[in-house]
Amino acid sequence: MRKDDAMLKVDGLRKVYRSGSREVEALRDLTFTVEAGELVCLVGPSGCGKTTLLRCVAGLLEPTGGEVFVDGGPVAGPPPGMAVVFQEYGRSLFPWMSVRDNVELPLRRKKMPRSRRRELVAEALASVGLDGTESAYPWQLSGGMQQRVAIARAVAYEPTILLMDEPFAAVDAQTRADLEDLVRSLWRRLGVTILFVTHDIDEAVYLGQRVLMLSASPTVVQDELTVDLPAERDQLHTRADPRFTAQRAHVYAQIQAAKARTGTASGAAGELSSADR
Ligand SMILES: Nc1ncnc2c1ncn2[C@@H]1O[C@H](COP(=O)(O)OP(=O)(O)OP(=O)(O)O)[C@@H](O)[C@H]1O
Repeated sequence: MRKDDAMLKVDGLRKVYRSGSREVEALRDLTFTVEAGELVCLVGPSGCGKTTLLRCVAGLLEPTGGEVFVDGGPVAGPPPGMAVVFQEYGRSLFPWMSVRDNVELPLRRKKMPRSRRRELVAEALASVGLDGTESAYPWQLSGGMQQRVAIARAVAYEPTILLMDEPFAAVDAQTRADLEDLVRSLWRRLGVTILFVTHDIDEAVYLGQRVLMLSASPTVVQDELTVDLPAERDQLHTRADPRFTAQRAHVYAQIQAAKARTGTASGAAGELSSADR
């Protein structure tokens, strides 16, 4: 990687879904970068294409236009140093495998001795507060614990870049707060680059060093905020900090403005008329 290369570079990304004669322009023209070691949150109205963007970045979906570069190289298929944590932990863990086997699974693709794999699994589970659960099955754990397993699996893989797609949308508020703090502490300890997608404005400002705001569909990066909060954050004090409330109000206003501009409160994707094509 050259020194001036960002860890993630999204350049003019466009995605149009086609099914039969129907075309939906989910992403119009997205350009942004994430530097190595940054924690960037991406926030936008429902249906604005956040998942589409992450799938393009993860090499799971082919863009219609533009390019994605990870660690200086163009993305064509899942990049080797990348791990992804999805929203639906229930579907991302295999119910017939123990916690240990679930966390170890991606490591089998890396050539390393079994003893090292076991070591990484144990360390990762300890880092998310789940030591002792190795032989349990996912369905024996609470939703929050299952999402911790999914995070441990990503951490054990030792990624250089971690994508998180609304990972806490399905857990209760208290668990969510704990998991947010877990992500920040892992990020600070491991120095990994994180792109965290959420529709929750408070979560984006609480977690991020920077917040990228997406417009409603068809989607562009509408605004960007460098978060002015101390690196040491905690749920009680940070959320009561006047800087926090001012910044969340700013992001909220931007997103409302984006929704008003397209006139779609629900943010339905742009159906293409023949004149647009
Ligand atoms: N496979 C597909 N075929 C056709 N249209 C699709 C497909 N996947 C997504 N879309 C459309 O593209 C738009 C963006 O969807 P996407 O799931 O990326 O949005 P999102 O911001 O992640 O949504 P949410 O916040 O509600 O989860 C939506 O309008 C959706 O209907």
